[in-house]
Amino acid sequence: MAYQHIQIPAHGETIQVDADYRLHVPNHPIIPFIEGDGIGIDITPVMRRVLDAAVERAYGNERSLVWMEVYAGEKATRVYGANEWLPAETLAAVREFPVSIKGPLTTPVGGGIRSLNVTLRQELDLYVCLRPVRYFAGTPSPLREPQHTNMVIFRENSEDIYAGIEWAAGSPEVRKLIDFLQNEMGVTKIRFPATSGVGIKPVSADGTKRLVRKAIQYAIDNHRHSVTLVHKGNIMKFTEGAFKQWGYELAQDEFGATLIDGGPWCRMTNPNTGTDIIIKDVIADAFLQQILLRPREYDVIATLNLNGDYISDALAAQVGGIGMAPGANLSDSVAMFEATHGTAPKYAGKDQVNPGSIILSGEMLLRHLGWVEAADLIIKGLAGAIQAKTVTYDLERLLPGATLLSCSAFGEAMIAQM
Ligand SMILES: NC(=O)C1=CN([C@@H]2O[C@H](COP(=O)(O)OP(=O)(O)OC[C@H]3O[C@@H](n4cnc5c(N)ncnc54)[C@H](OP(=O)(O)O)[C@@H]3O)[C@@H](O)[C@H]2O)C=CC1
Ligand SMILES: O=C(O)CCC(=O)C(=O)O
Ligand SMILES: [Mg+2]
Repeated sequence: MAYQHIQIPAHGETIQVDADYRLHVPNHPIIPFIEGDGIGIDITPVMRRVLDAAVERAYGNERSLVWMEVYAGEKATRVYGANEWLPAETLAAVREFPVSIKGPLTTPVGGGIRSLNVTLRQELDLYVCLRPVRYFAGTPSPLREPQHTNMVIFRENSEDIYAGIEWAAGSPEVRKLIDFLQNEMGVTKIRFPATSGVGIKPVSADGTKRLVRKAIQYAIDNHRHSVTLVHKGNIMKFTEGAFKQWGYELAQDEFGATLIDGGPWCRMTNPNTGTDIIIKDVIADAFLQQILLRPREYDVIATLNLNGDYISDALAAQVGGIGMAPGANLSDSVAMFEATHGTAPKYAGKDQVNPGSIILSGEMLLRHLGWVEAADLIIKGLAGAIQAKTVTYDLERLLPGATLLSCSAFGEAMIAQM
């Protein structure tokens, strides 16, 4: 397709996805990137430089990533005009070139535009938010034994309270809705009906099952030992409680799991290794204290959208903070990798912050392409820079004897360690 502002690099090739959702990756794939607002300007160029270095070191001239800038957020309004926060051609480009990466995008609190991050996930039906959490030796952590935190979060990314179905207190819409609830649905429990805003939380069997299916398949493919459904089903019975129920049903119906001692926990056999995978569940508040006290008990996590948002920042803190936590948003055909932290506006343009989150998201991208040698070099580079105590401010302030590096210098330190 013809684009208005997006320049398709002449020497790049297109990644194809076949009918079975298998990727066919050429040697010089076009990779769209969104720079991101705030610190996007600092971290995204460093990510590109580090990934390019890893690919070159692994494959010489035989392979390269061919970067193609696409626009969202404040930069889109500068390129396309006021109020063009997410141009239609950005969505078209990340569909046509189906593996991309993005920096963080600003969302105002209270009013203004809705989250562009959430809109991208919804428009592209990126229903899995995959956030692995692992510890790199030497990273300062509030835990005594941070190495035991090794979890992979599958956060449902398309429904829950994030669907954006909400109305402001005092609006004609909310009055109509409250009137309907009170007069036609027999609702008596709205404490202050005249001054309430209302949000709706849709959670479906279809949405739950496609997410839990991916989580269990991940556990099979990666030899993990358990999948935990994290929910608040004691309070929200027909949304979070149903999530738990549908998750267990899927494990039994599609993966042959059987109940342990009458259930609800189940056990299934990994068809690749013959070992057990336990499917279990835990209520979200209890989970948040257990990940601090007994992180070894958790492995793959499948959870709803809001829980997954909280859990991913909490777990990131256990292994060194949100400057280091990577992520991916996935549909069956499109993959968009992203830094999991926000735009940290007070640091924007200062070349100060940790580029680790977006670089590790790039590492996931390389692995997604099957370029494991380059991905391994990224891990080696990051682990080496941390071991050498050459780190950005967020780690330096907690690490006695460390050398403080800028964002870009940290990228160079990683490259030197590859
Ligand atoms: N996926 C996305 O694009 C996301 C976007 N956002 C958006 O970002 C904006 C700002 O959100 P906010 O709540 O301030 O959260 P942020 O994640 O932007 O920042 C909170 C704090 O986290 C630390 N931090 C974040 N990134 C880094 C980094 N790369 N290196 C080191 N430290 C880091 C900083 O802590 P300290 O001050 O202690 O140094 C920072 O002040 C909002 O508009 C929000 O909606 C938020 C989350 C995700
Ligand atoms: O969209 C936003 O502004 C916040 C998103 C977020 O917190 C996340 O993706 O973890
Ligand atoms: Mg978040």
